[in-house]
Amino acid sequence: MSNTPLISLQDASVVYAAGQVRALSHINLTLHQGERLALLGANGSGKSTLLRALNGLQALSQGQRLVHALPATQQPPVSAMLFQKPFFLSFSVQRNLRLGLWLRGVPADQRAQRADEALRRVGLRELAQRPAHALSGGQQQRLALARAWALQPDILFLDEPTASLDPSAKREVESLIAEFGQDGVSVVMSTHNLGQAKRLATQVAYLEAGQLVVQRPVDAFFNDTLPEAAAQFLKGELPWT
Ligand SMILES: Nc1ncnc2c1ncn2[C@@H]1O[C@H](COP(=O)(O)OP(=O)(O)OP(=O)(O)O)[C@@H](O)[C@H]1O
Repeated sequence: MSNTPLISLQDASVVYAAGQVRALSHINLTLHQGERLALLGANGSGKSTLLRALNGLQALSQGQRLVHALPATQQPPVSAMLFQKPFFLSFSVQRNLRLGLWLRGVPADQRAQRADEALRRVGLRELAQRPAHALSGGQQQRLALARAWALQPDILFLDEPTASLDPSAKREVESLIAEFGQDGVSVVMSTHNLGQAKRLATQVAYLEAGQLVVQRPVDAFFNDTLPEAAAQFLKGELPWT
């Protein structure tokens, strides 16, 4: 892990419904290179909004989002995002992957090889010609990870990536996310699963009603004394699975 910042939010707030809903309130947060940040909090606490704000998909109502250049390339970090339910077009697995690369401007002569390599990486090479919609939920999430991996991202954003998967598919997807991390990809993920945060994250942030209550390294988050709201949340979410 490094101290190199990739993305920062400064005093960031987001309101919806013409100001009726305050989803994020004065957030200060920096994602560093190599960090894996888990966002925890109850339903409606603002995790998805924060994820999208960090990724630049959600405009801020107040405050700033800063994107820092990577020291090695002086380019902004490349990001990819995964949702709870991935979206694919009615094409084959392989064509969906190549399309994803085309959309992100990857040159034509690199698409086939990158798609092939990504499918191998997630164990879906044999299913390359199958319609993407015919895959199981777990396979679709692995395909979504392949699509992300093929982009060679610096940051992977994950919005409850295993929420709709059975335990065995969840394990498979988790181990692929862990591999991203081992490759040095920074990760931001929202999850309701404390065990998953413990297994995958290096940092944990707890949100309540749009406020960032506490952010700690993963060991400190789960072992040290936390602000009351976060401690109550942890107690309420047991047992961890
Ligand atoms: N497009 C929208 N319009 C109005 N309100 C919204 C919109 N999106 C989210 N909200 C509200 O903003 C707040 C934060 O929502 P968000 O989805 O970020 O929370 P979350 O922690 O990800 O929730 P969950 O765990 O249920 O997915 C909630 O009160 C939600 O109802």
